Amino acid sequence: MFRAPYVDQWHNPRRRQPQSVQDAAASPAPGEASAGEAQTGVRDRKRLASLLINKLKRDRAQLISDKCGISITSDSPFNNGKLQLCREDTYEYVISLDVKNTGTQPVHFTYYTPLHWLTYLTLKDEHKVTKTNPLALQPGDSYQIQVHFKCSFVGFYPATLAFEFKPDLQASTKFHIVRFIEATCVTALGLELKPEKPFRPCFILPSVPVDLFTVVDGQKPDGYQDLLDTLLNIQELLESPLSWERYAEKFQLLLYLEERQMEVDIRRYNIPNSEREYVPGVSENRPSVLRGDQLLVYPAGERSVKYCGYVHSVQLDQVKLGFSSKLLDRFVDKMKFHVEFTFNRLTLQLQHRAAKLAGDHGLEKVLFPAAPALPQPELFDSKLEKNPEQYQAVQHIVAGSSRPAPYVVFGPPGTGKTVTLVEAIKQIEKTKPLCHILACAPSNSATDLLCTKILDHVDERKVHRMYATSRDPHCVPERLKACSNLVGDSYVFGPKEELMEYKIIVTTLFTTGRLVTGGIPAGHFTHIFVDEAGHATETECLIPLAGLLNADSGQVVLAGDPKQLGPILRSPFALRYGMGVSLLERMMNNFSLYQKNNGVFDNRFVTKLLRNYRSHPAILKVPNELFYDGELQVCADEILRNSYCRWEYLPKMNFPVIFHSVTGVDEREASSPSFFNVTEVEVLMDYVKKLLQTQGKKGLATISPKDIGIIAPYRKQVQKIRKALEKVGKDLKVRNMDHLKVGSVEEFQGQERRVILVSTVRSSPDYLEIDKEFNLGFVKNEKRFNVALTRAQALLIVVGNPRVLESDSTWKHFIKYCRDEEAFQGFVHVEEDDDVVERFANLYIEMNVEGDTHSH
Ligand SMILES: Nc1ncnc2c1ncn2[C@@H]1O[C@H](COP(=O)(O)OP(=O)(O)OP(=O)(O)O)[C@@H](O)[C@H]1O
Repeated sequence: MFRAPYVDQWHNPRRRQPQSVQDAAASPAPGEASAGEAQTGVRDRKRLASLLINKLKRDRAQLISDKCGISITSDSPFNNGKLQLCREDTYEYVISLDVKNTGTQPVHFTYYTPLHWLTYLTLKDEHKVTKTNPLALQPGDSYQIQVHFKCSFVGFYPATLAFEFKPDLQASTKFHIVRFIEATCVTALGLELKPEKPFRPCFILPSVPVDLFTVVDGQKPDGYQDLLDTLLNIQELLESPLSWERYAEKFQLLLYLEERQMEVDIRRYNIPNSEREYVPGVSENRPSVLRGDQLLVYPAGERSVKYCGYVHSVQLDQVKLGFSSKLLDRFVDKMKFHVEFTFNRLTLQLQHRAAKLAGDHGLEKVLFPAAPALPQPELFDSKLEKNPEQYQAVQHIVAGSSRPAPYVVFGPPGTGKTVTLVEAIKQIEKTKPLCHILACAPSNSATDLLCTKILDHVDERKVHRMYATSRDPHCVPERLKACSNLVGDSYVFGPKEELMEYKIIVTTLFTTGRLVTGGIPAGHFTHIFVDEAGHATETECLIPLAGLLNADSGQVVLAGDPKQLGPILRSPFALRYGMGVSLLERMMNNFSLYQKNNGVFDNRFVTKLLRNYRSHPAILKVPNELFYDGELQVCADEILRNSYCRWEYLPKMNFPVIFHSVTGVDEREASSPSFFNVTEVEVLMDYVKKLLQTQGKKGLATISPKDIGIIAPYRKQVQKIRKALEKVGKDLKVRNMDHLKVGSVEEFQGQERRVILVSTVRSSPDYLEIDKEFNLGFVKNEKRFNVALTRAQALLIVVGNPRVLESDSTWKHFIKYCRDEEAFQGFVHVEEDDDVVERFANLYIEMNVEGDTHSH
């Protein structure tokens, strides 16, 4: 299997198949009314619903068609049996349906009903048609039915109506006609955010595309055989525990597998003849296209030259490319191209090199630490610090007690891991004149946070924030520009001598590879700090260690939380055989140095922090129970954490958590596979307005956009929220609206805000499996849930569709908590007809997937 380089390592079909007709037929009959339920209408409706769902799956056209001369119309036209209505700011209205006999024979109208009970819908007709009170429609007769919609919230309200007729009242023969009504209640803002163009998914290429270009392989120099040819027993190596003897070999194999999967994935992204094709996750930046990456294009119909284009900038769905004049000279408008994405091997090469260099630089004692001779204990004065664990950690790091073993600081969110690291960095800088510190984190946002906190007390001339060229210059925070390598619009990399003069260099793990490449000698950095270390693969974490660390004298410090986001991997083999475990986690799992001995941690090597200084207890409760065995202690500043306890829009005073239930729809637009949900944006904006309008009044603290954060799992939703915020900012004349951070969970890891709003987006259960498989979204992803819900200090507002979220046990727990505490707001789903509702939801998706895409 490993020898076929382009085989997708994920065996399972990418997408869960919708429930089949047979499955549906075999499932328990929903027509069984529960005990105590009215025997009349409900039972009939359920029976009819069950029958018609199966028919709709098989032959929708037949069910919506006119029969025996009976037509069902309304003032607004039905399209393919469906009437779509969008009402702005009106939550109550009436549609009149016209049932007409256009045939030559009388027909009896015997029954009509919505196929599942909907609180927002009532049907009325003058004659009160029922099976016991049928109405004869003579040829030419018309009969009116009034459909009343009434709802109190913005949202999406679909209904399926069935009409039953008999040509002969005495005979048993009857026929049905079905109509779909989709009502959307929307604000003016929601209308502006509507899909620009309906979503048109395109086909996915087979994973092994037929390439007409032949590539003739050459003679490799000695020592350049395929990695797999040099390994005798791959399976055995994969299954063996990680050891120092085979350390480089094993990680190189895992990296090789990861790379093969990346190749498969990137090929799925190729665009034949400029027709778009997508892979879920691509628009969420997985796999990513970064500034400086390369793409190959060739004009449609040509089979000779491929032109290489370099990425200059990436917008949501557009990439700006730089090509040679050879292509530009012959370019004409609307020219079609075949596009091939390639991926940048640099990050993999850096990890390969680090794995190899680990041996050359003798990192065994760092990576497989054994208990060293006991260091002299540092004096500990508990009076000096209110938090003895943090204080001790700083002392031990400064003293280098754990050397050559890494020092580990771990603990749940908001327990002060980052500030402990930063404090230690400052102490070292102050007390050790010969020190050089390298401070890093996996993501740019976490690295920026680290740097900002360091600058609070350290002279900015001593600090250098080094960005990679791929970082969009617009994302560099104003505060960090002066001490960064951003000059004008581009990044400058000084000579190594210049870099070696800085006391503290702050950069991402990948970008530390530049320092290795630039020849900074091992041992120059006396201390290497890695924050959010649980989020990086071991080899990513190794990049600054292998090449820059002197294994005997250097001090490594790792901070993170294994319960928050872990390494992101694509290959199932890389995942299964150990690459999903970060260096931090491996240390804690495999070495007694980092484990409890007689119930306590040895604080010369490890500190576990448990006092949460961030959040109100109501915000912490669920993550604390679910992920931290209730060990977290609430220590956040009382004034700050209680600052929203009396907010007039809280459903329950002194409980600053809101779950706002919506019944929206997750949509896509144009050719972008990323999802958004307009109803959720409208609800979010309503809260943002209320927050900004009430700030500083009735005893509330002042708040500005920078104190608020909005977390959403999909890029398109982030984009829609940003657009809506611009409008809200203009309407309310609020300055600095762009300081309100909107981003993915990854961008919020390590961050905190006074108020956090979370948009979960999902309203269709059918996409959840895709999300799970491609590691997207919030649902079915505990770690992402944990990070998102632990960012708020004083107020947490979650907007979502409980019906979808509750399919996941973690979310179910949270929503139940909100219901029990009376913190539940918004649309209340009726719990009746669960089976029918679920089958409708599936049917609805199938119908739309089959090309009957809805657009508002
Ligand atoms: N000893 C302390 N006393 C008061 N406040 C503290 C203390 N330690 C940390 N804090 C505050 O608690 C908040 C969270 O700290 P920090 O960001 O360092 O936590 P973290 O453990 O790194 O969180 P995450 O896991 O989310 O990255 C910050 O506002 C910080 O200033």
